[in-house]
Amino acid sequence: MTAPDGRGAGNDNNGAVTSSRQKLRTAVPPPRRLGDLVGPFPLTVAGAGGPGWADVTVRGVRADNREIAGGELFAAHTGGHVHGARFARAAVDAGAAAVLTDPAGERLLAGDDPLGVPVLVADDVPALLGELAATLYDRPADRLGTFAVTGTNGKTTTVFMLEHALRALGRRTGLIGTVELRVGEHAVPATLTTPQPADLQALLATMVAEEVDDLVMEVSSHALALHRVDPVVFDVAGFTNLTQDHLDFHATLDEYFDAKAELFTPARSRRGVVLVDDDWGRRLAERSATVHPGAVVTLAVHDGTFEDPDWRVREVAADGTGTAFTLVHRDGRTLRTRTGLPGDFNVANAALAAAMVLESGVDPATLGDALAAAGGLSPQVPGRMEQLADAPRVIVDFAHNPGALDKALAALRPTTKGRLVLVFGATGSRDRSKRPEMARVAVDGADVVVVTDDDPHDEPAEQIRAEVLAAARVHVPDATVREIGSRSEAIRTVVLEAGEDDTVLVAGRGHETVQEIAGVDHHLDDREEVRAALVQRAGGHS
Ligand SMILES: CC(=O)N[C@H]1[C@@H](OP(=O)(O)OP(=O)(O)OC[C@H]2O[C@@H](n3ccc(=O)[nH]c3=O)[C@H](O)[C@@H]2O)O[C@H](CO)[C@@H](O)[C@@H]1O[C@H](C)C(=O)N[C@@H](C)C(=O)N[C@H](CCC(=O)O)C(=O)O
Ligand SMILES: Nc1ncnc2c1ncn2[C@@H]1O[C@H](COP(=O)(O)OP(=O)(O)OP(=O)(O)O)[C@@H](O)[C@H]1O
Repeated sequence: MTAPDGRGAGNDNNGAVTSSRQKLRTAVPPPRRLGDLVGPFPLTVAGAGGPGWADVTVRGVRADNREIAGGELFAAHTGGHVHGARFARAAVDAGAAAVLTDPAGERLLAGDDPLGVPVLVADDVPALLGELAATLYDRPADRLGTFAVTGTNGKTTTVFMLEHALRALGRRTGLIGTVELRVGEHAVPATLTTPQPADLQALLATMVAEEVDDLVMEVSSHALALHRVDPVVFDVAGFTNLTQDHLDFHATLDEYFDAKAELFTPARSRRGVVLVDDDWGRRLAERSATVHPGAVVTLAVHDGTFEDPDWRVREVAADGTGTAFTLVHRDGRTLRTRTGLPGDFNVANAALAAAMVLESGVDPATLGDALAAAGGLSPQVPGRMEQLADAPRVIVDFAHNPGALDKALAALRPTTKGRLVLVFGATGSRDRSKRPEMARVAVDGADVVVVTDDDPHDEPAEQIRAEVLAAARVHVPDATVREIGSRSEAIRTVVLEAGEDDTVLVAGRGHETVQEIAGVDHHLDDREEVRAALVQRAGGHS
């Protein structure tokens, strides 16, 4: 698993191998006079502004010159690596009709030849960008049903389940998350879990233009802390769980929690559903009772985790590779449904998705009938417990931290008749403290462990593997642990050797298609490797 900061789940594509800048068609918003923006927004015009600057019109806004299609306002603000003003000339050459920047950007531009378009200045561009973009794209979120999910694990799965349920109800959906951006049937790879403000509003405008009914999206804690979803007020927000992660961005777990809790305030959501099976969920429920009284309901999957929850899960029963369950509300409403995805954590994800749809006003009988006809809450979530064969059963999963790996192995053990075989590695140049813990989880949870490469980044791959192997062998000296450095070779070897009753879990990268080794991106998709190995196993040649 990898991302530039090692935490964010965004794809690492930098265009070196496959372009992640595939685009969805962008709706062209109505023109807006620059003069009409000054006043409602704290903007001034740089220099004299040029004759008639106030009558110059812009259509939408983008903060990346590579997204300019023509006629937009280019928002040039400072970043972690570079000031966007460096790209103002390129943006104007691509057709930007005006530029918005801050005083630092104004100074940078003063040193160059005039851009030939009006330049507006604001003290803090990121602070107003969301509201400004919503205005320029005609407030698209107001014309969509809007569902948002936050939490450490389960966001992607829950959002895909939400989409599956809404489509089963005949709704046309738009999806935004780590894996992809999808409008109706068109999908492109995502680079961020939650897009930047201008990109988000442009995408929502495209959804409105494509007659989408409902938006479902992941909202990361980074996004909430960085005001990426301003000024959207979501119809229903959902909270999965919170475990240690992203402490390189949020200084403490409390800060991480506070960022996520933002989603459950009147400024961000009309209603909320909080899973209360962990301490942070219970803390969020308690906080919401005062911050957003009557708007946030609780959902308990397990008994005894919360006193008198609004929704609870009952009558849980194995159902094929997944689970059937009944959602019961204190007011008597019930919904009997299932998920085909394995693991108790997917019961939590499915119950949360179903409760969010019910809290949006859908009648349980209507949802129950729709889901019964759609196989339950059983989307194929790219790279999340994605099953590619059933004898041997071969699964590709995104689990890339000890908690998720433990849950993925535990989910597969009960339905594994033969050996449970795990292929995994650890990400390089990132959080090394996870390695020994993942090694221990691996040898405890699997019968055979093959240690291979994940994304070494700038760290020597054999060194990463050596650390994982050492921890595994210390923890269980006689465990069956092998080392195969090449991930392709490791996957091929294991698939060819597996018995019909075995389960093979290839964990850590899920949907990702780029492996970075010493700064060079290589195309590597675990699912493609598994399929090629299965062809070879069946006697074909791959
Ligand atoms: C910390 C963070 O959020 N960084 C994001 C930020 O990068 P940055 O501030 O360094 O921007 P920069 O590269 O200095 O560029 C400055 C400005 O110049 C513009 N620019 C830049 C280059 C260019 O050619 N043209 C151009 O116009 C940029 O659009 C930007 O406005 O703006 C970039 C452009 O939009 C993002 O790609 C980048 O996300 C990086 C890839 C990232 O890894 N973000 C992670 C931390 C993240 O946001 N993760 C969360 C959480 C995931 C999870 O929960 O697991 C997520 O929502 O994805
Ligand atoms: N509710 C959950 N609780 C704990 N672990 C989960 C849960 N749902 C999924 N997982 C595990 O965590 C991994 C990541 O799940 P998923 O991608 O759905 O959520 P996420 O990590 O929040 O989303 P993102 O991919 O945007 O980071 C899965 O591959 C699975 O192993």
